[in-house]
Amino acid sequence: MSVWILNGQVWNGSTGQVEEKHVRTENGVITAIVNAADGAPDTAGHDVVDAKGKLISAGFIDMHVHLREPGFEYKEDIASGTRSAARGGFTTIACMPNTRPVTDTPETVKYILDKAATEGIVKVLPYAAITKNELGRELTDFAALKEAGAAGFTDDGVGVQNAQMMKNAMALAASMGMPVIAHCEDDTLVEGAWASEGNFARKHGLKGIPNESEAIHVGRDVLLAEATGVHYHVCHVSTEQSVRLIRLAKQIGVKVTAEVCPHHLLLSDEDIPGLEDANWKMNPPLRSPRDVQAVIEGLEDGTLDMIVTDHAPHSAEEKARGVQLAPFGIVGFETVFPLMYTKFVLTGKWTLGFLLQRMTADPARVFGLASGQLAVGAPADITIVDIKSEREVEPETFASKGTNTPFGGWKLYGWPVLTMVDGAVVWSEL
Ligand SMILES: NC(=O)N[C@@H](CC(=O)O)C(=O)O
Ligand SMILES: [Zn+2]
Ligand SMILES: [Zn+2]
Repeated sequence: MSVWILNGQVWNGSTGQVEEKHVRTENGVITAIVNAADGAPDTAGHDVVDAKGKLISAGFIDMHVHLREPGFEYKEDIASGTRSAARGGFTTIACMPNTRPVTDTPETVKYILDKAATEGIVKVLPYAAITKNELGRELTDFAALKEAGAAGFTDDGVGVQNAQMMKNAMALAASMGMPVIAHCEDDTLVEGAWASEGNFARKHGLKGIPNESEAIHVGRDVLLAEATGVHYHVCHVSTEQSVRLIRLAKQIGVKVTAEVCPHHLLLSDEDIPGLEDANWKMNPPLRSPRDVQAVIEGLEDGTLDMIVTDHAPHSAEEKARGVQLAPFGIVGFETVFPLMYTKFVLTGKWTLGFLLQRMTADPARVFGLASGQLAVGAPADITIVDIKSEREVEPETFASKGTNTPFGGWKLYGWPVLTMVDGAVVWSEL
């Protein structure tokens, strides 16, 4: 199959401008990118997509998502989750192992890969657990999990509490060239709290989650990463202290990389409207305005390598249990690009190229993926985005089973309208 995408806006890193171009894909590969100014190409025998006035980008990559299958299909499954991803412009996603059963055996990794191949519409990279059942007591069989196709090891959802366990995991992962991806949270500093230790918690008389609960693990783990030589990747960085530690670790050559979520870039605890709506409850929690500033600066200076959604769907019934009892997490696929584009690019804080890089080339570089480039010879994983029209976030229209977002009603620009994976259009609104 071959496709000409005509007259789209393509970011040119060397000029720092968008330029009008035509992009051709053949047999799943990008085979031409030509200037529209040089005239219309011969499209005979090709499908044609008219991208006039729209942005053409490499497909977005999200290295931290929850697809909930197996076990929690009432929250999301691989079919609905990958559809939601495609609507958000994602062509590759890496899913977390806090499923039921936990993704801690080769069979479960294979189950996810098989389901993704038959029912999924974007590329799915499954992570496997570091410890059996994510209980922190016993390492999983790393060699067998790697062999089955695991993309890395993580106990996301919980922190690995035991330092020796984490060190053993890192040494083993390093010996097989695999990354360790860490949810950083010291349980002894959290105990039952859900909001960060800040103005919101103070105002409502709540026990708060201190920043150190995250940063203590980051500090411990960069030392262990230095000692073991592993590629250590920090999940959903949310505090000033973690940013500082990662920056220092990078300066001394520790192989550490990190990610940040849209909500931690855009919202602080002071934005939480009250105790009614559990769509403001996620882990890590929304931190102080000062932390928001620090993670923005961390992303800008490269301390934080990429933007991820931590797409974490839960059912409406679960989220209606009240803030104390509702599970942590919010969905993210279908709002992240419009949020970042509207709040950081249209406001002049970032170039479009910077945003695209943090959602495509950077995650690809960090995790060694072939995609992430809009370039001749690269896989034809492509996203087309309507950057001109304003639309309101309407959670009830999401392809995800989850509608748990604090961004409902926000008016945004930058809506993905077509997603192509290996040259095949998997979703289109064009
Ligand atoms: N981020 C969240 O608030 N929740 C995630 C777990 C996690 O990413 O730690 C989930 O699985 O629901
Ligand atoms: Zn986590
Ligand atoms: Zn997560």
